[in-house]
Amino acid sequence: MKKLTADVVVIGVGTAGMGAFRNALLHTPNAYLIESHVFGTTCARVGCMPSKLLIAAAEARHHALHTDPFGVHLDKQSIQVNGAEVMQRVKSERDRFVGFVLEDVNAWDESRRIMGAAKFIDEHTIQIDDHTQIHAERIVIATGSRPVIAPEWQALGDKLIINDDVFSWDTLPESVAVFGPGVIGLELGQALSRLGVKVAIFGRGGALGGITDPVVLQQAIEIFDEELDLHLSSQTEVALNADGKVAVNWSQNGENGTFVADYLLAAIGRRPNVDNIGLENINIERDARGVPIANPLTMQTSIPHIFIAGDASNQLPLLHEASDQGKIAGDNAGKFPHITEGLRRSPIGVVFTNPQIASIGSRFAQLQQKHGDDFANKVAVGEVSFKNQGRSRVMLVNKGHLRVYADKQSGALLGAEMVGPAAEHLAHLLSWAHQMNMTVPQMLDMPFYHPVIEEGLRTALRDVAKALNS
Ligand SMILES: Cc1cc2nc3c(=O)[nH]c(=O)nc-3n(C[C@H](O)[C@H](O)[C@H](O)COP(=O)(O)OP(=O)(O)OC[C@H]3O[C@@H](n4cnc5c(N)ncnc54)[C@H](O)[C@@H]3O)c2cc1C
Ligand SMILES: NC(=O)c1ccc[n+]([C@@H]2O[C@H](COP(=O)([O-])OP(=O)(O)OC[C@H]3O[C@@H](n4cnc5c(N)ncnc54)[C@H](O)[C@@H]3O)[C@@H](O)[C@H]2O)c1
Repeated sequence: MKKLTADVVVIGVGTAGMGAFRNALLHTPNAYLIESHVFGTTCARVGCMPSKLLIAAAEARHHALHTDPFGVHLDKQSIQVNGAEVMQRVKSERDRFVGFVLEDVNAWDESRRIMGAAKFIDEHTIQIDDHTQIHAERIVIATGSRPVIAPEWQALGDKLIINDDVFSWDTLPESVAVFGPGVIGLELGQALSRLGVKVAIFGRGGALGGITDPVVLQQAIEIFDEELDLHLSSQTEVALNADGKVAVNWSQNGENGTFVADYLLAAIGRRPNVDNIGLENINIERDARGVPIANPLTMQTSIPHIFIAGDASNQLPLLHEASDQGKIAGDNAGKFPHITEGLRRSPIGVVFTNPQIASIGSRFAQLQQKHGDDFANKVAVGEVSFKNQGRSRVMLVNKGHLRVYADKQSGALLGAEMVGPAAEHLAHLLSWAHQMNMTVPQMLDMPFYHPVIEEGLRTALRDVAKALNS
């Protein structure tokens, strides 16, 4: 067994781990990076980027099929999807993004990058497979997350797939049963459906796209139900047919049926990779899911020299959060025992469906939980439907609903949830205002051009301003 000593060891070379290593190096050259699988990051290889590439192809077909209302007529038969070409572009563009990540990784001294699965032996010792042990003064856990798999799906063998598998396809399949109408299931399910793949989406408890505001949720269900085969509160049984197809027997509200598909795509959530890194060997404080608890401003765990970042921390499993957390954790691990609080931004989340779903600041459910029966006295709610919003109608994207929450006493923007056109942009405007602690009257003093979708946001803000004055 090779034995090394280090000031800082970073476990996991994803976005968070790379940020942590980069920042630790600002304080000490004696740092190591450990990766058990491949370099390239989840985001670039099998996450954010390839999913957006697949969605872009789906949008191209969707637009081509929906030009008639503008008086522009295309021969629908001539609009063909070449699955092999779709996947070729997804993979080649994806590889380009991965290439940039690999350039960064390769710029680091090779002797500082160790391949293998890392495990805690004790609070200061990390073992990598059975070949290396490192005594580390400080450690950053940045091991990411993996999809949750229901035990009963194991019998499906290679017909059970996860997001990683989708982005290794050479062509598109005929049919996919998507389990989980959350962020991943809805993004990939809609994209595949718009590319002509037969898709059914199965969920639990009526949830959709992570929306917590009941009014926005109802609007979203109506919108997505128009084009997708949604079963949001279904009981399901899954079996592998003799012909190798997946059969999903479902029942919902007294109705039942069978959906037969080439694959079952598991998208029912992701779990942090902290169950297999030897945490049982160290006395670290963990939450109900077994994840080390960390201060979100310093990313320090209950063991002062151990930090955690990215999806592994289970705080906000999003790319920009992984990047910020990695920077904070690496900086603090590098300069420990002097640690400082890093920048945490206002929360923002975007689901890249069409229409998009987004939230900023506090979600409706969080405000409800905080205020309970006092919600109506504490929170003013304003809203807008995009059905008759001028610019949205012009462009025929007039579907959706936005709800804005403000503090009744101070008028400060608290949060928003929405489904609708340009939600990614509206969410950015709102989250910047939220981070600046702006009040609704201050936001209404900002410029709004004409005719733009942001005028819809102004309607919602005026609505909430009325509720503030009442
Ligand atoms: C399909 C999909 C689409 C997404 N789209 C978006 C999006 O549009 N926008 C957005 O903000 N977020 C998106 N996300 C989420 C985003 O990708 C993640 O939040 C982010 O990539 C997490 O980065 P990370 O560094 O924590 O983990 P990762 O990039 O997964 O890195 C963790 C690394 O740790 C390694 N590792 C694990 N265990 C060990 C061990 N014991 N020893 C050594 N190494 C180990 C892993 O192999 C991996 O390389 C998406 C995710 C998915 C799956
Ligand atoms: N655009 C983005 O920013 C983006 C895109 C993809 C992924 N992500 C990140 O990845 C994370 C994981 O995404 P995800 O979609 O896997 O999880 P999710 O938590 O967003 O959604 C999981 C869904 O599965 C449902 N579900 C749970 N158990 C089920 C079961 N047995 N059968 C059917 N449905 C079930 C849940 O009710 C929920 O609707 C997200 O929380 C997000 O942070 C972000």
